[in-house]
Amino acid sequence: NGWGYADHNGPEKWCDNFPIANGPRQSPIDIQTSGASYDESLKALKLQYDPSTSLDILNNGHSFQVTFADDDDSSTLTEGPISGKYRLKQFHFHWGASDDKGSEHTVDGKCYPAELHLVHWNTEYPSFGEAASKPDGLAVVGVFLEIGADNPNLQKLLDAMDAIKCKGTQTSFTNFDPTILLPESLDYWTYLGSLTTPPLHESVTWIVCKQSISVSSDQMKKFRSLLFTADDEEACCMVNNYRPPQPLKGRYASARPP
Ligand SMILES: NS(=O)(=O)c1ncc[nH]1
Ligand SMILES: [Zn+2]
Repeated sequence: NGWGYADHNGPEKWCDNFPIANGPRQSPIDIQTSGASYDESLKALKLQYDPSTSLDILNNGHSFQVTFADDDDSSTLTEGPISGKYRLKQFHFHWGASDDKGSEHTVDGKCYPAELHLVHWNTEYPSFGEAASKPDGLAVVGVFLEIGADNPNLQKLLDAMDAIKCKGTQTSFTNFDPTILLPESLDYWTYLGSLTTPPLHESVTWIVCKQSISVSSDQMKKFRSLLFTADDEEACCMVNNYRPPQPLKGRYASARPP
């Protein structure tokens, strides 16, 4: 059976089918702010998204994701720690069964209740699939969600969830601008890592925003109403769909000087 987040198929078992799980540049990591170094060569992030590229929202049995048309350079990530141009492919979230856990990256050991990932691929390569296995193939922007006031910018996503409760369901999700999900400051930490889900390719330049966005406890309950399971299976709530921090193996995050 496929990989998941349960005891029988979760992160501690992924190395059985994906030995790279014990590789030298696995993600996520605990970002140790004292160990982070300033890198003068780092530029400010440049995110240019066109809402007309958003296509649909789907429950893939691991998370829910909004997918984008990536057949031209309408929605791109440039500058920041990367060279060249990366196209937005999809964004998705990871979250916990309770507000005290759920993020993948941690900051000096602090977990957040959820983490947003905006996945981009290097246009140096012909497609996401080709790029996904190259060392400079992907760039993922991570944003922490912190419990606070209701976040109105999440509302469209929350309202769509009733239509994608079960694994394998999807619905149209057009004219959505992911920029509204970003924090006001795009200051970031960056390091070289991997996909945090199988196949765990070591192809990701991680760009983790220092500032979080808010989500209310009630809004988090809506995330937890999704199911890992299809409508013909015994229902299992989609919660704790996060991989814990992996060994640094000599890596450290870097940041733009203040
Ligand atoms: N969670 S992640 O952003 O590393 C990812 N994106 C696609 C597959 N896994
Ligand atoms: Zn992710």
